[in-house]
Amino acid sequence: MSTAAPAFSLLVVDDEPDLRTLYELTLLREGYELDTAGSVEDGLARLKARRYSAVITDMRLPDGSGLDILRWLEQQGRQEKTLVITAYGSAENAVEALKAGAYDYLTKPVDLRQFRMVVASALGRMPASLPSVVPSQLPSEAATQEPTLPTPRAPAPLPRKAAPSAQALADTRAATALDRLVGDSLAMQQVRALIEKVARSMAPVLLHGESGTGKELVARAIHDVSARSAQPFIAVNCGAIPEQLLEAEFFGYRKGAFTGASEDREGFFQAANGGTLFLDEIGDLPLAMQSKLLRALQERSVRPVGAVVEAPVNVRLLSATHKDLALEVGAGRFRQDLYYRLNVIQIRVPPLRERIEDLRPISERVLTRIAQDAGVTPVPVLTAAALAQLARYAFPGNVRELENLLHRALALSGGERIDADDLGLPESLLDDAEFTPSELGGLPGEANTVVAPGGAEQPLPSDLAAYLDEVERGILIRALEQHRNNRTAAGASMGLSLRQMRYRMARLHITVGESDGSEGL
Ligand SMILES: Nc1ncnc2c1ncn2[C@@H]1O[C@H](COP(=O)(O)OP(=O)(O)OP(=O)(O)O)[C@@H](O)[C@H]1O
Repeated sequence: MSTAAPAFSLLVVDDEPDLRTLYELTLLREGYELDTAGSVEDGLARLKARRYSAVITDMRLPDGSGLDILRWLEQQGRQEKTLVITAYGSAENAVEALKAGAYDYLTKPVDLRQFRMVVASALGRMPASLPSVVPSQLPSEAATQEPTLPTPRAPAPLPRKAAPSAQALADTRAATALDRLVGDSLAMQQVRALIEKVARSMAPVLLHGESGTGKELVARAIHDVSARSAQPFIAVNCGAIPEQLLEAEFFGYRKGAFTGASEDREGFFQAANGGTLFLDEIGDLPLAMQSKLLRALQERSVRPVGAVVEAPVNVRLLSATHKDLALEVGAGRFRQDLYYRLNVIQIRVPPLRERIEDLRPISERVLTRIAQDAGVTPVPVLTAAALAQLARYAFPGNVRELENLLHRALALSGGERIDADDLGLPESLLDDAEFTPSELGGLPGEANTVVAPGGAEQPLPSDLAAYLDEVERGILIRALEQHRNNRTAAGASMGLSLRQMRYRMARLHITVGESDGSEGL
């Protein structure tokens, strides 16, 4: 049987010949095609001559740094995944490398088991699960072994067995994840761009934002866009787990480890192996657990409660908090070293009130979803007046609160449209600010339309006159609100005389409480 041609080509840059040989032997055995270089200059010359699947570079090189190679690749828009090897204990270097776009880093002395794992992971050929006990080989031992002729073999089977269809599936997942994140405000565009960027690496990401802004959705999008999308995404709310159970929940336990442990159980880390672990409300972790988490991240292995040996894990960590973690560090409630590790890249998910133009598209999407879930057809439309009222509310609970509010409004309205009254928002909670339809995510020229979930796909109105009346009613109410119920001023702002204004208000049964003093003119 012939050996499959190597599917992946690698460039290894290191100035120490012994280490180069060690990496070379290890990688050739995995079936990769390989080139080596001993300096930045040498490495760049090779990169200029051809493309590779991945580049593995030492951080410290005689004529510069591994970062020079990373930056060159970034400038050239090259697609090679990069792995950086840093000196032991130099967390700053590792963080710097991840920020510069490295996929992952390894610390010297390099553990060869971890080395193979990280390279495989960078190339998207992570095995679905890892053996729990892997014979470890120290670099020093291996380097002194008789160099035997490497026997190239085919790379381990890829997790995606039926390549085309699995790839198609991965593409669909990616589209779905980002698609669920509705909103085209500048802030959301930036969040989306960051998702695409960070999904390519293993860098830890800290999501920061108020409750209900969509941090978990962003985390899922990062996972779904990443090469790990076919592996598990495990979301954990750190604040919801009793302190005495944290260790067992995170790292698992062995049968008999404590009363009630009647069988072995996996923890979150093992469950997320090969995939992504999302730790929500990380700021709620007690200090003792923070230390254990830090150790697991540094060692890339975990020890279940009651177990003797540690088991390696390959997990991408994403975390989220609504707290100001820097302040928590200052107050001594959060470990600085852990904060430093988690916060390599920060994504701020802004509150809904700061991206008011997203209100309309998000409301449409949410309304469509909850109406479909409830079997309500057709999906009720949100009137312009209702949307204008939503825009005046601060939404302390953000998108989650909007969802709840629309749920309730859907139940209360019972009809084909949801109007301002159905929202149940008391005037005392509303802001004075007014927004134009385009500020609320409408297109210029849509000023007089009723906001309809589904946009252009919405069925035509069955009663055009009633539909247009509704539009007109919403506009007149808004104009009156803007001008403190002064009918003359409200009418004038839209090119209507007081007489025309009164006529329209009477026809549409709009009453306002105050006289503007110009009646009868
Ligand atoms: N941009 C968005 N488009 C559509 N739905 C969204 C958006 N952002 C959030 N949601 C929805 O709002 C709800 C709350 O989002 P999510 O749970 O991600 O928020 P969170 O910031 O993680 O909240 P918490 O901090 O309370 O855990 C979810 O149902 C989510 O699907």
